[in-house]
Amino acid sequence: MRLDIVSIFPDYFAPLELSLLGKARRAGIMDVHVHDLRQWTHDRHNTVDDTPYGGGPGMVMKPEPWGEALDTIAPAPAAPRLIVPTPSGRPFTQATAARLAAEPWLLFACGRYEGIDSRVMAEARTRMPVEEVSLGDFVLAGGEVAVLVMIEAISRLLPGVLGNTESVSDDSFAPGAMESLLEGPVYTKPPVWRDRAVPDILLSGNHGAIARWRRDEALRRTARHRPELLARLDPDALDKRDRAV
Ligand SMILES: CC(C)N1CCN(Cc2ccc(Cn3ccc4ccc(-c5n[nH]c(N)c5C#N)cc43)cc2)CC1
Repeated sequence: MRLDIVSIFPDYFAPLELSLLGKARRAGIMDVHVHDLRQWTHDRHNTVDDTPYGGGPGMVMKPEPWGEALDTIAPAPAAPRLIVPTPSGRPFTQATAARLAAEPWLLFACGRYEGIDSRVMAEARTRMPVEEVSLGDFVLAGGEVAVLVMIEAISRLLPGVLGNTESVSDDSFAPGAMESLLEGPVYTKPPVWRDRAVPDILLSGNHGAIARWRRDEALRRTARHRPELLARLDPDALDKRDRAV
């Protein structure tokens, strides 16, 4: 998978050299290119923003640098999928991550200020798929952190990125009958820590009972933290899961 990222703060993406993402890059699983938007400005101040038409607070990112950046990075007929984080975007979910993990080329546009002139996305749509996405109902100062989150959520789904000791199969929200349940509590050694023992069931070796206990704990946690997710559950799948263990 090729990833291109355009930002006025390219140093935000230094963390992509670390840990699993760094390994994925070195293994050739991901080919990541970070670009400074200001390289497509031509004035002495490298201006990327201006006042909003129609008035209002803040500044808006000018279209010209973005247009030149997209033309340089993805000259027609090349057509990456352009991903634009924005507070007004469609929700970015685990399903979004899974869908984007199947794409060969993603181009992330990191806005700042009050956002990018809307004509940039309109013009890009004439020659590539464009998705405006939001991480949630809170407000960031720009798109960089959102892109880091999205790249981590996407890349961990790529074959070879997660080590053998990690898996995506039991993720919350991963496709499957129990996809809407949150994970229950997890434990590791020691069996007793500060007088707190690991639940006996987990030490029993009874895999059927352990699976049922984990399902019940997941239901309990979901009911407590995200009750709205319980409405999505397929009651039959719950029963099937019971019968399967
Ligand atoms: C008209 C006028 C009164 N409005 C006033 C409030 N403005 C809302 C507004 C506020 C801040 C920003 C800062 N910003 C710039 C680029 C950018 C990308 C992503 C995000 C972002 N925030 N939260 C998420 N979940 C995001 C995602 N994904 C935020 C970004 C952008 C936009 C919109 C304009």
